[in-house]
Amino acid sequence: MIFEIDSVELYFKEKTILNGIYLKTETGKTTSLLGRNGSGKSCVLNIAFGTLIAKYSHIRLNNKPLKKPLYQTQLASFLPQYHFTPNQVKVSVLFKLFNVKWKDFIVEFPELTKYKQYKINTLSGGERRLIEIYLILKKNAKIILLDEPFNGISPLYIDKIKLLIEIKKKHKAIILTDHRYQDVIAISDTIYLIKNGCSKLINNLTELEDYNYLLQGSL
Ligand SMILES: Nc1ncnc2c1ncn2[C@@H]1O[C@H](COP(=O)(O)OP(=O)(O)OP(=O)(O)O)[C@@H](O)[C@H]1O
Repeated sequence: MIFEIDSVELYFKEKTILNGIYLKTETGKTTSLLGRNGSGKSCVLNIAFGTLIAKYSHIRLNNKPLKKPLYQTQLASFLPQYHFTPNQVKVSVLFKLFNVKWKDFIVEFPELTKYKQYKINTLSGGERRLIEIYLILKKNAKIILLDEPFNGISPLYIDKIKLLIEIKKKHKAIILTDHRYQDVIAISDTIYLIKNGCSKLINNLTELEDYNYLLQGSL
């Protein structure tokens, strides 16, 4: 599966947000989007998924134009920036809804065993986020979009999520964005930086400093 998004133009009222975005991912690859706060990363993911309509955007799957929103195809699953699980639903019910095995989860995260019958909104924000990321990564989807998967997650769990992404990408095409650039760099096959509404393919990591995304000497 090859996924491409191209020629994106997005405006909010008179303000230009995006005006030259291209990015590509494919099965076996993690493609990442970096950029400062407000540069438009979440907008790109939402446009890709079909939950935000841009003035222009072209999406291709396996080199063919996609004529309907990606979310209608059942091919993709999307971790939005904020909690997507309904407050009152029990953890066990969420696993059933996503057709994901609880027993596999507690092998990876035994500390969360006690939460099986809890309502999701009674967990801490990070624990809830961890379950949401796990469900999205384990869901039977060929394209995975992850908006800030590491946000609010403790270091040990971040390492486990990174490992899970590496395992899952063998059969999935992944696009992710996060501010933890070192973690992002560690698991990315391709990186784009969004700057001034345009995506720039990063061929050499020092370009992240040259484009003033990172301070000189950060790498
Ligand atoms: N519904 C909206 N109406 C007006 N402006 C919006 C709307 N959604 C996003 N924006 C603006 O679009 C720009 C890009 O927002 P976006 O959330 O995509 O940035 P981001 O790169 O994901 O930022 P962050 O890293 O802080 O999450 C911002 O300037 C934001 O204020």
